[in-house]
Amino acid sequence: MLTIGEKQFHSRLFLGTGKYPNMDIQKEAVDVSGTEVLTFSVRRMNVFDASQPNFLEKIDLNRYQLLPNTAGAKTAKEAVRTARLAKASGLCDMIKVEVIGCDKTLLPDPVETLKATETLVKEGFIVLPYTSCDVVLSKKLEEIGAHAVMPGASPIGSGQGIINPTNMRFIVEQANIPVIVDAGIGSPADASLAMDLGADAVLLNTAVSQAKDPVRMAEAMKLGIEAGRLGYEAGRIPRKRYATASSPTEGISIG
Ligand SMILES: CC(=O)[C@@H](O)[C@H](O)COP(=O)(O)O
Repeated sequence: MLTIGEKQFHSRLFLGTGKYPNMDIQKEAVDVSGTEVLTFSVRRMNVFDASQPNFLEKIDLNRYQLLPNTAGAKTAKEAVRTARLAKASGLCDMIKVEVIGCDKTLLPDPVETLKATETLVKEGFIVLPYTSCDVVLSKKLEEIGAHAVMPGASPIGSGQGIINPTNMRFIVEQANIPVIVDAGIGSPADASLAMDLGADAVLLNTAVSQAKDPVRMAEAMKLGIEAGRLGYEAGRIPRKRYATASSPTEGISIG
């Protein structure tokens, strides 16, 4: 069971809702994924005007924990304003802080992410910041009260998988709050590796929504995450420099 703040989840897959070929495929992929947490950009929701198009209209939002994100924010001030808007419109009390510091790489701005997280924690939000894959930054976010950290595997939408597994492992080893690997996951194997490294969950979007068959990929991601978690809990064998025979020969009399 995954616990974030006072909320508990069975599924360790957090799913993004953008870039699906159409809303029917989006709904089916969400269903099949088994996710309990959906993220979406607050800026893409017409939060105060029900007559406007709603890109989540096929999904029964009451069935999910909503995790609006502050995508589009480039400063702490903008992220805080977006989070307050989400809360005021009744979307939720949980927020994914996303403050982009570089237009080309879409990597997060660590200073502004820290500032936004600090403010929103003080205002009573459950705050999940998207961060670079950096152990010191993750610890600082934890110290100021973040409820989970979301280090990026690689740039958003790149599908490169975890480009720095060593740093990711350091973050996991030192965290006392959940670590949710976010962004850049390309395949079920990448998601499985995240869990194998000890992550508590994975947030992904593009790998499913842009797959040739998003619905089957949603299922594959679910299974990859479950397998990775099961393997992590089962305890992998240590890596050894040399071979050890799978059929030991000691005590066997046949020459
Ligand atoms: C939807 C969302 O929150 C993205 O910003 C997130 O970082 C996912 O990234 P991928 O699309 O690379 O999975």
